Amino acid sequence: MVEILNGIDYKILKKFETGPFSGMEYDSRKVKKGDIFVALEGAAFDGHKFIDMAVENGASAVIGSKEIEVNHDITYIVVKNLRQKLGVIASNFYKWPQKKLEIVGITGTNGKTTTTYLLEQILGEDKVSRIGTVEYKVGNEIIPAPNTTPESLDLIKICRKSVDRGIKYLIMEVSSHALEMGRVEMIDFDVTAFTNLTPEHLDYHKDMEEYFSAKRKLFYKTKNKENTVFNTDDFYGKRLFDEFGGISYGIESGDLNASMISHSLKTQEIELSFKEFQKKINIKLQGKFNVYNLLTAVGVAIRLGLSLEEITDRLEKLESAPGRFECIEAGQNFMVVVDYAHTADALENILSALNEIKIEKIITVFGCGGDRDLSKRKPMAETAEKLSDIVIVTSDNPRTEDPVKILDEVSKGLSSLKDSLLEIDREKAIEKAVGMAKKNDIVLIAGKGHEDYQIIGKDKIHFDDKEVALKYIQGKKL
Ligand SMILES: CC(=O)N[C@H]1[C@@H](OP(=O)(O)OP(=O)(O)OC[C@H]2O[C@@H](n3ccc(=O)[nH]c3=O)[C@H](O)[C@@H]2O)O[C@H](CO)[C@@H](O)[C@@H]1O[C@H](C)C(=O)N[C@@H](C)C(=O)N[C@H](CCC(=O)O)C(=O)O
Ligand SMILES: Nc1ncnc2c1ncn2[C@@H]1O[C@H](COP(=O)(O)OP(=O)(O)OP(=O)(O)O)[C@@H](O)[C@H]1O
Ligand SMILES: N[C@H](CCC[C@H](N)C(=O)O)C(=O)O
Ligand SMILES: [Mg+2]
Repeated sequence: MVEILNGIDYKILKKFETGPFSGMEYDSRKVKKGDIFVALEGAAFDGHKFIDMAVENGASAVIGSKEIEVNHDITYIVVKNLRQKLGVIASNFYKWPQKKLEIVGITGTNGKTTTTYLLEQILGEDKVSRIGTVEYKVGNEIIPAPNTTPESLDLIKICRKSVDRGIKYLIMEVSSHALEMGRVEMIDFDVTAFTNLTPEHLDYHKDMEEYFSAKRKLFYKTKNKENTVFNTDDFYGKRLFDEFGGISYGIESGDLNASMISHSLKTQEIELSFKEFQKKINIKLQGKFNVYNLLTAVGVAIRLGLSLEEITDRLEKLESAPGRFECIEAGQNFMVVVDYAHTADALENILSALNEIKIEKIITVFGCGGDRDLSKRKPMAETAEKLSDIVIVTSDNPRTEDPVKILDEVSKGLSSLKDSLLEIDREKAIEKAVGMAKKNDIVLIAGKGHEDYQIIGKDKIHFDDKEVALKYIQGKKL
């Protein structure tokens, strides 16, 4: 057993002959016979309290961080700063699978999920494992995603499965939380990319500079500093490019550049250029922000060694990620778009794109998550009001906060309630928006995208914007 603790300090408090071990788990509820249970001290619970449960479920050894009495015939080993060491222990246990993969990390406030989906399509889906907000895809297996970036142990397990299934690339979103909490500590990235940085998660990071320095850590973890890709139209992206070099991209700037030629309701034409290479391309992705996402994916693909011809041949077919600029169509004469915009900048981007194609009115339904960054509530409302004709403020995962209080704080960003409604029940809000939509209007339902739940208190209740929108669109036609 001690082989898996190679390279770290540990103290054996209890020793029994056990093994071979079947796996490692840090959640007692998931422990199976023959596993090693890792007891972590968390924000809400102390994992040491679950040692009994883990042993009942079949754990044959426990690694913890506290020198405590363990009343079971199992091996118990203590490692200080255990969460930080978990990546090394997991890597030793699973035989360093990350070294056999080409690993791509995407960071930034908005566009990470979309970029991972675009890149996956460019590289070929059967060669890729994809990790992020929507799900973890490992070969053909889909694993639900509790976090955008998984805990180090889960990440190493995904690497192991990917290698065993003959996968070549691992594409992952790297959140600022994960970088701060050391979840990717044991990963050396082959290619990394930065999308943009705008206010978000300022409940967790003290200010923008701290948020930026968390994101910046990713680029120090890139094997070769040349293999970094930065949006230099973004203030923070430019700062990173000045520090790391690599590929710069943008619409206003960048070696890898796109100029916008024209757009219609469903497509846009762009001209892509990189050094001497130039090509006009018609893409099915909508919105200027998606041109940035496309550039991020292209920049990464170049650094992974694909030729520009190979890459550009695939761009016309690319589709966006689920719940991002997703049009809900049931033959109605107005447009309904479900989108994951949950920051002021994302709302600004999706609404600007919709304003470019709008004929009549834009009706926006949105809310702000509970137990999350309070400082984004007012700016989200200001943006929604500025770029919509009618705003309906509603609930979006109130969690343990009072939804009435959240709506009240959001509405502080509205200059008047003349063209706005407050409707706490998200289903009713969507019903109202669809009900008031006339020919050629656009209804934007923002904030939840792919999510198929609403978190109220500690309960997760099934709720899917797409399903609900469809129900009322179809009801309206009858
Ligand atoms: C505040 C925070 O980040 N918490 C993360 C942290 O949980 P924790 O260790 O503090 O959990 P805890 O509930 O106190 O439990 C402590 C330990 O007891 C264990 N336990 C608990 C109960 C039990 O019955 N048995 C048991 O063994 C737990 O498995 C855990 O090991 O470690 C867990 C494993 O990595 C994460 O899933 C969890 O993320 C929570 C769910 C979360 O909401 N995180 C957010 C803030 C987050 O990380 N977000 C980012 C970015 C989002 C984005 O922009 O897209 C992300 O990457 O997702
Ligand atoms: N490049 C971009 N710049 C600005 N806004 C964007 C960009 N790409 C997408 N958006 C907006 O942000 C929303 C979220 O996009 P996406 O899910 O791709 O981002 P993300 O970085 O993965 O977000 P999260 O941190 O929540 O996982 C989209 O629904 C869209 O409204
Ligand atoms: N991953 C982000 C997305 C939030 C999406 C929104 N629906 C909300 O619940 O606030 C977060 O956890 O802050
Ligand atoms: Mg994401």
